[in-house]
Amino acid sequence: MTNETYPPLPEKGQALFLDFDGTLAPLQDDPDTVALVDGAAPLLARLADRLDGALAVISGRDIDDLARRVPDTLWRLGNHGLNIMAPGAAALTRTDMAPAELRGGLTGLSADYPGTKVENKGSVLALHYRACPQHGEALLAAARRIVDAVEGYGVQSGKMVIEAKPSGANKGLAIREVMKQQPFAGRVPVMAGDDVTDEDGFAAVLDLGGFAVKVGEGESLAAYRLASPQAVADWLEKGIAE
Ligand SMILES: O=P(O)(O)OC[C@H]1O[C@H](O[C@H]2O[C@H](CO)[C@@H](O)[C@H](O)[C@H]2O)[C@H](O)[C@@H](O)[C@@H]1O
Repeated sequence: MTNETYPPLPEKGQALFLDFDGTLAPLQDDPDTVALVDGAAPLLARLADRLDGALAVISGRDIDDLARRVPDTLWRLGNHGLNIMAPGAAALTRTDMAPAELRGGLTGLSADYPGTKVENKGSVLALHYRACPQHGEALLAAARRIVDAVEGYGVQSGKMVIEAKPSGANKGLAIREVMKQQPFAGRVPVMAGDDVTDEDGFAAVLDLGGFAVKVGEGESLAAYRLASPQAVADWLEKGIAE
């Protein structure tokens, strides 16, 4: 990693959008065991204070799942931005469900490929294949056939995961939405993320005059890079120290 790609430090006047898995928390084989890097919870809370509250964790995770893993003093945007939880808000009573044909189709597909697992996030479904990466291509092709037959749904590829999500579940749309409200409005948006779903968010922050930080390897719209969740935490810490 060269110095040229090290991002400018977070500072007052910005609005920070931070992805969770792979950005604030190291990836794990089991999504249930994932946690913020050590020390990140108080760090995020202090940084949010410094930004007058304009800090959101934005994730593909179910909103209640995300809310269990990050401080409740932060904005939390779950299900790829479909659900928005303001600071202090408690768990949602959610009744949303993906269409039955989608649930049945992906559950059936998972049964054909031992090692895969369907994560049910209400309207969004994730088919995990971290335990059998050799089947990724076949699973993607089969999942596309199932998802493309359901109106209003599309496939979102990610790290060892294939998700079926409604068209409104898009990190870019969510960022545009919250940037219209306080405490975000009028600030320079900055986003850090590691996966394909974050590219929608990157496109939005760039369009709104901000900048994006890609975590790890891979093609990206982002002009800046950090190597790992620990490097992200160090960058945020430096921003507070400034
Ligand atoms: O937007 P994110 O916060 O990055 O969430 C994206 C997905 O993260 C989770 O899956 C990913 O992380 C798991 C835990 O490290 C890993 O096992 C899996 O292979 C990754 O795809 C989460 O389970 C999904 O619901 C999120 O959409």
